[in-house]
Amino acid sequence: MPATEPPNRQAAAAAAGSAIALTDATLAYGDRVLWRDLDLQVRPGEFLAVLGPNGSGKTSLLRVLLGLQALNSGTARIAGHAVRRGSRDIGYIPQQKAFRAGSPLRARDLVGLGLDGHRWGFRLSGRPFRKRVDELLDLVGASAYADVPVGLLSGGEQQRLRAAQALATDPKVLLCDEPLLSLDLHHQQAVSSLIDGQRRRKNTAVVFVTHEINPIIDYVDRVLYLAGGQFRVGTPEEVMTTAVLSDMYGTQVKVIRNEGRLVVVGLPDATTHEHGGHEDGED
Ligand SMILES: Nc1ncnc2c1ncn2[C@@H]1O[C@H](COP(=O)(O)OP(=O)(O)OP(=O)(O)O)[C@@H](O)[C@H]1O
Repeated sequence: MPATEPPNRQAAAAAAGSAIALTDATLAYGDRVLWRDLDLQVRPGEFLAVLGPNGSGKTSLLRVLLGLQALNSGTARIAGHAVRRGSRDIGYIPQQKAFRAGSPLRARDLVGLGLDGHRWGFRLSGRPFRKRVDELLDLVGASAYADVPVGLLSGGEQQRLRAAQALATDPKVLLCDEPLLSLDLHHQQAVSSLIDGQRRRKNTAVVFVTHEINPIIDYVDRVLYLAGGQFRVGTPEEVMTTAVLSDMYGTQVKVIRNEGRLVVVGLPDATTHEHGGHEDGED
């Protein structure tokens, strides 16, 4: 056996046990390259946060993993298989959109769709189906409004149902697109600790797109930061630094750690993102 394996063999070996494996992945719309030659392996049970400014390609990354968006080059695999639509290996919490006020769908119907909405695989019916829906409603603390039409529920209540729906098949990979948006602090904590509990109990790999890392900083293993057509992958301490982010944005930004919070100031689009951190002082 050679002392050092060729890079493609190393990549193949790393990809083999991964829940998610992107290899040399490039995504562009016309001339606009969102990311190029992205190599990323996410382990079973790992919690990956995806950060970056508006339009940097975070949702597009999820669409690639969902089999809804083709790469320009490279490969994307979930649990060892090429990505495809409708995979039972994936649970997906989409960006929040309120349900129509007049929707006749009840909370339990929405959760049930997570069990029988897939085109392939086994289906539960009758009593086992109802039992599993009840378990899922209980898991997200939604039993009290199980029979209420979803259009009458608050944004936070609806979001908990989406989480239950996404977890219905105990997926190997959970993709979350800003699942905390418009939730109050209490429900942010409830939904993020629910997701953390799932990956610990079931070894689910989590990809969590967010603008705000503070509510999940205790759970995050690694960050994928997308900006200016570039990407960085590493622990929050490795990626969320003045040097790394200034380099990515091509302008001086500052990462300030203060009382356990991490604030990024001077971003080009004049937004200020707050991110969680561990120590005081500029980094
Ligand atoms: N099908 C498409 N065709 C052309 N351009 C697209 C398509 N889908 C997305 N885009 C563009 O690609 C860029 C990245 O979009 P994407 O939704 O992935 O960004 P994002 O990082 O999730 O942004 P946000 O934080 O605003 O949600 C945007 O400028 C968007 O307009």
